[in-house]
Amino acid sequence: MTLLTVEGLHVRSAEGRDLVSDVSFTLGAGERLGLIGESGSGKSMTALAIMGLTPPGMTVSGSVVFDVPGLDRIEVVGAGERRLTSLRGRATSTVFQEPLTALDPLMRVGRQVAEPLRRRRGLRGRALHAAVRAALEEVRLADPDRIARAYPHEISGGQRQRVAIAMALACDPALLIADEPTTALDVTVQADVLTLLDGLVRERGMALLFISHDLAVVSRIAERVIVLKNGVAVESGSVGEVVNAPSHPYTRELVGSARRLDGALDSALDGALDDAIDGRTS
Ligand SMILES: Nc1ncnc2c1ncn2[C@@H]1O[C@H](COP(=O)(O)OP(=O)(O)OP(=O)(O)O)[C@@H](O)[C@H]1O
Repeated sequence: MTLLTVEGLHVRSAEGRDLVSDVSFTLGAGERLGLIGESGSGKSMTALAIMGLTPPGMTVSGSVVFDVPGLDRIEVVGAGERRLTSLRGRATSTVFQEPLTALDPLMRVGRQVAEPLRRRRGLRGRALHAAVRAALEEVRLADPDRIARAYPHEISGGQRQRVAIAMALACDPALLIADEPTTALDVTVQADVLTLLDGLVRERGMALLFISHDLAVVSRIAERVIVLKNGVAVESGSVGEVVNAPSHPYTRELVGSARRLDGALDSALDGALDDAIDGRTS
């Protein structure tokens, strides 16, 4: 069943520059798609357009349709803010590169995790308290009570990203968009957070749109990839196909640099590219 259909998506800046050109793909329930490309290739802009969050002044055309069971079908392009608000949280939610952007520095972590649970699930009192604890436990945070009482600056970067993931999952989204969720973390923490995300997406049967400049990371978590260059999808296919037989010179470059980088990655990530090459990553 198709959850998201993106057709001929185009994003143009206020100055008339094409930032995303004619990008099309579909994402089914439980599918994991990677969007890969170098900095400035249009990955984040594609994700923002899918959520109806492109900066003011930009022109978006084409079609982005969410068809989530239990929710009204919604065309994001041209939709009003009220329709878009109903989309966010339940149909889709996002984890960004820098968890501090999702967290209020002046509010204790527990209250922040409680907010979407209160708003969307209507939980109060003890039920809300238990749900916050369960949400923090689900992202494998040891000592959830201490984390709940802490302010964001009192916990580590990896813990903050786990909290941001807990908040993104609070409304049980059908599609999780993860925009470079591990890039700001050091390598061992990166591997842990990636393993966590991978597990949660599988357990919940969520679809995942995973954005990264790093092919080794994408091949660990995604089944299919789209390669973006200057806002254009230059290649797409299964991870195995794209890594084994890249047809576009730009993809060949990405594969080459991923191989070089692979040696520098933590051992937990080391095998990812090899797995993809061997076809072990479906
Ligand atoms: N607010 C904005 N106004 C005008 N142009 C923008 C704006 N934000 C981003 N851009 C431009 O849009 C293009 C695509 O940017 P985007 O952030 O989607 O790239 P990206 O692939 O996600 O890169 P990164 O990995 O660095 O985030 C870039 O050329 C960028 O300069």
